[in-house]
Amino acid sequence: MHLSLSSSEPAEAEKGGERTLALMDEPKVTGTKPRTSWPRKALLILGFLFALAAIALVAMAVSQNKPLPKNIKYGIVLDAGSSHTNLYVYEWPAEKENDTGVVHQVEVCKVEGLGISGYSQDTEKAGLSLQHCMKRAQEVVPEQQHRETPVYLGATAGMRLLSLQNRSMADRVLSAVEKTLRSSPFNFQGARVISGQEEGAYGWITINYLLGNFKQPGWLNFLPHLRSSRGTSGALDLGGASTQITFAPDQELIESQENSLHFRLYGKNYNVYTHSFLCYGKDQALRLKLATDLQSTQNGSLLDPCFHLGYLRIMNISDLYTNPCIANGEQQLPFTQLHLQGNGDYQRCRMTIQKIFNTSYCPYSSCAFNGIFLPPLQGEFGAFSAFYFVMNFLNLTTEKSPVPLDKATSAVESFCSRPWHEIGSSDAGWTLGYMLNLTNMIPAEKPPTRPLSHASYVGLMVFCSLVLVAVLLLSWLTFHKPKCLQKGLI
Ligand SMILES: Nc1ccn([C@@H]2O[C@H](COP(=O)(O)OP(=O)(O)OP(=O)(O)O)[C@@H](O)[C@H]2O)c(=O)n1
Ligand SMILES: [Ca+2]
Repeated sequence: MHLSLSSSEPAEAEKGGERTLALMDEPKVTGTKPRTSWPRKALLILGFLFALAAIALVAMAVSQNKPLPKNIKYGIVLDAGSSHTNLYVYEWPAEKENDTGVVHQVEVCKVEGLGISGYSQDTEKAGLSLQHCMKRAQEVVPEQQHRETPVYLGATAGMRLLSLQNRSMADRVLSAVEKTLRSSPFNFQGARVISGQEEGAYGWITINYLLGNFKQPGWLNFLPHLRSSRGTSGALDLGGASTQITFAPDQELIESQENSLHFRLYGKNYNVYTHSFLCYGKDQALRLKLATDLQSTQNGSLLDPCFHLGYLRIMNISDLYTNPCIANGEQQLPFTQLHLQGNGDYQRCRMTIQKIFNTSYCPYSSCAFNGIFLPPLQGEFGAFSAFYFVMNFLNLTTEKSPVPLDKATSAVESFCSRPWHEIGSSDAGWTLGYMLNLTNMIPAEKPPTRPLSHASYVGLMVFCSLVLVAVLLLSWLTFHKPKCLQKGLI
């Protein structure tokens, strides 16, 4: 059975699961198969295609924007300092290699034992000492990336001093560490003594990279003439055998060439002052002070305000005079041992320590000490290594804002006045900057950027396509009006 409907609306009837659809101007349709007029069919097909296109576009947009599996790269730097060696593993997303602020430290491994220069009498041990941390790096870096992961070793002031003292001994130490690094599955890129200038430069790059100071706000890309002058931070690194100061001074002219660095990073020029004071790291400066004080004792007994009350130590004079920081003088001493006794007095310690800084001459417009050029200080400084260890020890690193100098001074003062028996015994440094430089991850020019992110681009494409399809459909409906519409039937 079927029904014929004579209304202007499409007719629809159901009975016993059968379904009939008929239009007035069409021949009557009988049976179970629906029949539609041609323009209506065209409309349905168009609608179907339109929906299909929309679904395809949305699906494309969604799948395009699905986060890709992370393509991570790794780099390893060993910081062979005078007091100890640290191994750092860094990672960064491969596709953002030249962006700033994308490299993260994922592991630090402290090498047990001495700094490599301390193995000058038993050089094999210098290499062996690194094995444990190299194993650790193999666990951190996925195995399939071992071969492509670069590993660098940079030795600092301890090895600089050993090279000055005995070049071939220093070379033997370097060969020993090289042997260990070459035998690892990583891509060994070299073990060398870096200069004090490099150490200062890489420390400055690290600090400013971590602080995001090389980033320019995105909108400034469109206004290159406004791109500029966001400040940089200076870097202070108090090591065991040398200390570095690096900053961008106000004055253009850096009076001494050896203290002058020029960088072009992300499209901007930087004139930077740096100096590495060899022998003025925490350990060597103390030896220097003891050696200076010894000159004025008769029997090798020292009452030292820089050690806690109750501290006692006996050391061989020959151990004190073991490197070029404390040249000569040993021969003139009529005793072979130093008897050190602390009496914990901050103010007197300050006075005695001044003796190792010679400020009596300066061949430049201004100097630090020992006739070394130092322009007027400029801006804020990030201080790391022993500056950090000491502040951390005094619980002064937990506060958000910088600790005022007088508070730090009084914390040191009160600590120094404590008797010896009462006392129990993150990383910024030059290594990140070194790796950024050696892996060419800081380009001189800002990498070209696209005006839209990938997600915005796809979204915009989908939107424009939908608008285009809608316009086409409307035009088609307007200019090729289907018969049913012309007759006002639908
Ligand atoms: N957690 C730590 C690590 C180190 N130190 C001391 O801080 C000084 C500087 O340490 P570091 O910056 O590691 O010096 P090195 O890199 O070994 O020395 P350099 O850079 O001069 O080669 C050394 O006296 C070291 O004994 C410390 O007090 N606490
Ligand atoms: Ca160091």
